[in-house]
Amino acid sequence: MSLSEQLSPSSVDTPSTPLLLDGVAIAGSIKSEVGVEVQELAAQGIKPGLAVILVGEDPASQIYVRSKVKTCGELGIYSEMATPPASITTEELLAMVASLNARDEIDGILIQLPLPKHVDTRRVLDSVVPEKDVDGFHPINAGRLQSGQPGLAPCTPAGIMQILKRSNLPVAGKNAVVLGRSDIVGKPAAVMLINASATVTVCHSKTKDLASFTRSADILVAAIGRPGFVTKDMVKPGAVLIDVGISRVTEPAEVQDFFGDDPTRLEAFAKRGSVVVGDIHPAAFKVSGAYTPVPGGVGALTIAMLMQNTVTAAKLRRGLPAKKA
Ligand SMILES: Nc1nc2c(c(=O)[nH]1)N[C@@H](CN(C=O)c1ccc(C(=O)N[C@@H](CCC(=O)O)C(=O)O)cc1)CN2
Repeated sequence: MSLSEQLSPSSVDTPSTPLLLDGVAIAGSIKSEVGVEVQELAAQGIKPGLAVILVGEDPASQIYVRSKVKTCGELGIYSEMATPPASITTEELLAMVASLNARDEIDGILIQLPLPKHVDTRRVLDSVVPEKDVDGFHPINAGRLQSGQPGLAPCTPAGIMQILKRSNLPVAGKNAVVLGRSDIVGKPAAVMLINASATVTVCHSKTKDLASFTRSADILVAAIGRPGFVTKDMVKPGAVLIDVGISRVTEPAEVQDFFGDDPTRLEAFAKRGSVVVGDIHPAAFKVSGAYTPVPGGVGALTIAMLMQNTVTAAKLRRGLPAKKA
């Protein structure tokens, strides 16, 4: 066993103080590094550009998109936002994407999800040219990720890998279990963990005896969108817990169950009438070796990685070498 493995919280068998993996701080470092890349490009007369399409008026999506546009401004990336109504058709959206595909000053195109039910999401996402697909959702980029070729990788799973890497948590040889098989998080996270030499199991709604898998995980990634689904008894003591879930809880009894021993969160609930929670119950964090909190964990990385992808897209489109992940 190497020294880093011996020191790693994921390899200890007896619980010690869990390490809080601070997504906000890690995202801050990544954004600073992206800012430096933007300045270097500016010296060559290049300004990366991101176009965001936000369909309809979903309040959470509006917050995320505003935050993306604001972060672009902070880092010196050009951004623009289109806000078509929820009644927009698939054909009209395809036309919008086609015009952005054709514009040279746009390096990245992002269609905020979810789209309204009547829209053919897959068709719209696939219409973004792979070179500008800063969400990494296009099948060409999914294939590049799988075959280990340079491309654009989905932001949230890329953020997970940055958290592990920058926290010096070893992945190679570890048992990683991913809960959830979405195209946005679960599947790409599993591929990235395989590429980093973990032994990976993907569990989903049809998995039998799911807890037997989660209990074997040195690294557990929960991305199923079910508040507090992963309980303490489902976790191997000392495991690294990565919580991708973001749910808003409003039921006082549920909040009490989550945060009965956390006066700060209870006060926040009393003030706002809701709290944001993840897929992993806070009691499970206490037996972990390290964990990402919600909020302030993986979510914080999503936008930082989008900024990184926009700069990477700007470089790759111009034949410039891009930073390695
Ligand atoms: N086109 C895309 N659509 C969506 C993506 C995506 O990556 N591409 N991901 C999510 C939403 N999202 C970004 O778009 C996103 C989600 C969460 C956060 C974040 O910072 N979360 C905070 C908590 C926020 C809260 O209090 O509600 C955290 O976890 O600390 C940023 C971006 C779906 N759509």
